[in-house]
Amino acid sequence: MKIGCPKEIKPQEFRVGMTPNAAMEAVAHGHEVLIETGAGVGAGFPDADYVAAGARIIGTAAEVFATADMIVKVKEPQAGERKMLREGQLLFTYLHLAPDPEQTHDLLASGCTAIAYETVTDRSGGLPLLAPMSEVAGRLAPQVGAWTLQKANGGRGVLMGGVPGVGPARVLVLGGGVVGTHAARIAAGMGADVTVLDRSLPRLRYLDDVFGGLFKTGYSSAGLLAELLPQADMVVGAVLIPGAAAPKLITRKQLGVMKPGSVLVDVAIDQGGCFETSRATTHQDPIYEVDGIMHYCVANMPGAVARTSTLALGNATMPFMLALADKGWKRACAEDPHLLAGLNVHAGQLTYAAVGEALGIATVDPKTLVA
Ligand SMILES: NC(=O)C1=CN([C@@H]2O[C@H](COP(=O)(O)OP(=O)(O)OC[C@H]3O[C@@H](n4cnc5c(N)ncnc54)[C@H](O)[C@@H]3O)[C@@H](O)[C@H]2O)C=CC1
Ligand SMILES: CC(=O)C(=O)O
Ligand SMILES: [Mg+2]
Repeated sequence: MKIGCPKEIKPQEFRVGMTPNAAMEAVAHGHEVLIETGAGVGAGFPDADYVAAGARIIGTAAEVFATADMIVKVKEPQAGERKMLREGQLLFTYLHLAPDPEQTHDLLASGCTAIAYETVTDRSGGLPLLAPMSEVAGRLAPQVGAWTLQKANGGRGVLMGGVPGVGPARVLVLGGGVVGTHAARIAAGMGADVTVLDRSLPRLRYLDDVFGGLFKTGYSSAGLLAELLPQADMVVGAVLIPGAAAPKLITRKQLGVMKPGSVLVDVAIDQGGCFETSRATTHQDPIYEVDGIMHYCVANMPGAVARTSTLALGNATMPFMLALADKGWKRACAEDPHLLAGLNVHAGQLTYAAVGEALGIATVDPKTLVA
């Protein structure tokens, strides 16, 4: 198979879909790997590393899209990239379709087959291709939140760990999955007073068993949130209902009970965000203020630490990328229900129920496509 990896074009996105090691594995499996010139530079991988791995360097994204049977990326295809997708072509990347009707319609119109990293599952009910980036974004969230809390950036002027004689910042984490757990660990490590809310009791039990002394846990409800919100200096939005639009947990009206200069970090923004006042921002212009409350809503946070993120993502995607290349999407998905869970679009049909519900589009059961 011809596997193509274009350079990412989303603003300030420095990750790349294939590492030189991934390219080397694919070549060893008998595939041809086409990398757009400079695709890996932002993550510290010059073209020469890919050439040494046996890949071919291609001058433009247009040539990569025109030649490859499978496109491997990081971020959802941007409008110009979507125009280059074609019938029968396989796209393997993050998509986040539920909050993005335009992208969904373009993918359906292209006739391509699109497998979304964020909905591929594993045996334990986890999301193995989202997890590495959730680890990164979770660990970044207190770091960017702490920066936003600084007075010059619009924040309350509160130091995460406080100092002897002055108490620490209070951090509330909504959702105790991968993002939430990593955010809580780092915030607690910075010395903040941290509480994690989740709706899953097994998850809360796990967090209490493993991190009992480090942070507190609470069962997520509107009542408990209303109680904790006025005390919080920082709230991290880390909830997820896989594939679906994020539930709005904090309304604009509720900003009024928060302390002026408090910070909302909405990591769930890629699924539409879990605060009513969230709108996606970029690394170039990451924060804004609504009713005195600072918001950080960057939809591709891991791009800020492109090298760490590219390596972490590559570790997770490689076996799936190889299965797709070796077997073709149909057999690979027929043999692996977890990979089939990643199928969102095929030949003009939407195949992911939660996306269909969010966007009001009829879906087909992906199992019927591989039977
Ligand atoms: N902005 C960015 O750059 C990035 C964003 N993300 C996003 O972060 C979000 C979280 O991802 P993960 O932690 O990997 O998901 P996860 O599935 O590991 O965790 C989500 C948690 O939310 C909980 N939850 C669901 N509804 C809730 C509610 N109403 N109240 C409290 N908890 C609730 C679930 O029980 C689960 O424990 C996703 O939308 C993901 O796409 C992930 C990586 C990068
Ligand atoms: C998960 C995601 O959207 C990202 O890493 O950018
Ligand atoms: Mg996105």
